[in-house]
Amino acid sequence: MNLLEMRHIRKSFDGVEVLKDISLTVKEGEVLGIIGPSGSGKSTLLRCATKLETYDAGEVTYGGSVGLVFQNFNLFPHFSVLKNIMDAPIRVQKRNRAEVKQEAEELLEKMGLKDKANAYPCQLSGGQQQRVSIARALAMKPDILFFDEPTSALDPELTGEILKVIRQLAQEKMTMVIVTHEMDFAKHVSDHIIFMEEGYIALEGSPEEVFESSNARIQEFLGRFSKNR
Ligand SMILES: Nc1ncnc2c1ncn2[C@@H]1O[C@H](COP(=O)(O)OP(=O)(O)OP(=O)(O)O)[C@@H](O)[C@H]1O
Repeated sequence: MNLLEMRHIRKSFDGVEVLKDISLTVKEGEVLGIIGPSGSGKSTLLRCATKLETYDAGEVTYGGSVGLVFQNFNLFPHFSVLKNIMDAPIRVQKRNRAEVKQEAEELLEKMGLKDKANAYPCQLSGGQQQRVSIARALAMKPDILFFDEPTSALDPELTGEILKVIRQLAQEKMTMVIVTHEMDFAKHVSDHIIFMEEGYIALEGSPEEVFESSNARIQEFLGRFSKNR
């Protein structure tokens, strides 16, 4: 079953087309990795896919409910960790408080944050905050989870803990779409990779097909990438 379908999506900002006829599908249980140079349209693609951004043409359809994890965590600063996780399932989904609390505690345990339930976001490291925001997204029981550069606001030593959590979700067959600059991670976690360039899908396929492609543009990108690290 397709959980996401984008058909012929176009998006311009101030007359400049940054998404040029993008079509893709994500099947249940699949992880789609989106890579490409800065400014190629990856975040805009994700924002259109999640309808945070309007698009000028085309169609986006879902086969289920959608969850989001942002670059900058976006936690409520005045809510405890537990309340951050419980708020939407109770207020938006109108679910039973005791049941939601139990699930939130289980999610915190899974994220290695059991002892942080009553802490406030400002008392946590960036990596811990990002794990809370993943728990918060999962508490809504999404069918598909979108990540927009989930580690790019983190110090390198905190990146690994987030990538590990996402890898675990992939093993559990969570359907995910991940925009990332972490090439090794993209290669290992994704079932399918899209390489974006100037608003186009320049190349797509399995991780092997994309990373080992003789396509000069992807090799130039990957080479530039490893030099910058
Ligand atoms: N709200 C906006 N208003 C005007 N231009 C925008 C807006 N959002 C994005 N753009 C432009 O659209 C293009 C694609 O941006 P986008 O953020 O999608 O790229 P990206 O591939 O995610 O880049 P990065 O890897 O640096 O995050 C860029 O030229 C950017 O300047």
